[in-house]
Amino acid sequence: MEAPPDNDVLWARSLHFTHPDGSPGLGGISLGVREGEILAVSGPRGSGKTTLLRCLSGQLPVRQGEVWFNSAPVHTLGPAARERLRRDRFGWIDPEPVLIPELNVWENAALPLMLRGAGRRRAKAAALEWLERLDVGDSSRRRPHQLRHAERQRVAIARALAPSPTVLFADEPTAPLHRADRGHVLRTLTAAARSHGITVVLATHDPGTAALADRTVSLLDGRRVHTVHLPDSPDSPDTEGRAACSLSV
Ligand SMILES: Nc1ncnc2c1ncn2[C@@H]1O[C@H](COP(=O)(O)OP(=O)(O)OP(=O)(O)O)[C@@H](O)[C@H]1O
Repeated sequence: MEAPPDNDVLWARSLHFTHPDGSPGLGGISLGVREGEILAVSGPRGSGKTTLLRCLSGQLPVRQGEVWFNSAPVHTLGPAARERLRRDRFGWIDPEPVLIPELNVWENAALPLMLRGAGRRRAKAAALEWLERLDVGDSSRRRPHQLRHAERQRVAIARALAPSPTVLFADEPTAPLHRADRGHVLRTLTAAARSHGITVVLATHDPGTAALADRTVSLLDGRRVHTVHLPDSPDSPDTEGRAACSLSV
């Protein structure tokens, strides 16, 4: 077993995944994510973006291939160790806001920090800071059902950022937001990641969202797709359709 390159915080090799019902998920993906990098994972619906993020973050057990987080082989860890890794080092944003209805907004946003052992006062201060940045600070004492859907997603994003995770996995994080809101929330998220050195793996099928990333890897049918730009041929002036083609490898 060969450890990943030093400057990759996350690294996968020949990652295959089949869903329990036999549906194909990933067909042999290798990639590295550098420390502090914002990496977009793009591709059409059903191309495997969510499955890849779940395998990289230890939510799904990897049975074929390798996933490394720094020098930790995630693919060999048991459920309890993967759970600890997720709690202590990773953040996660779902496409839909999943908040605890019995807790108010700041308690929801502070929860991951408290689960990591932070005191209530410090966790509350961090949560309130992020809720303010995401323009939902005024709602900190409300319950989730009193907020609009888009506001709940902002709370979920604040909750993911408050503990400053080493790696933040964001699965279509702005899907529930109105188009006008998306730019602001995405810029807040990416600026926060850059200023706190948080590595981000961002699944999206929106080219505008991917454009905010440092780099994009594209998926199709559970495999990486590489776009190859072919040079124009001087012998063939009709180059229509030759400018770029995609290879699935
Ligand atoms: N829990 C599951 N059980 C069975 N098959 C699944 C499950 N989750 C996803 N799949 C299948 O795995 C493939 C990849 O799905 P995945 O959700 O990872 O793609 P995606 O690119 O994230 O799509 P979307 O943009 O719609 O979220 C699809 O064929 C999908 O139907």
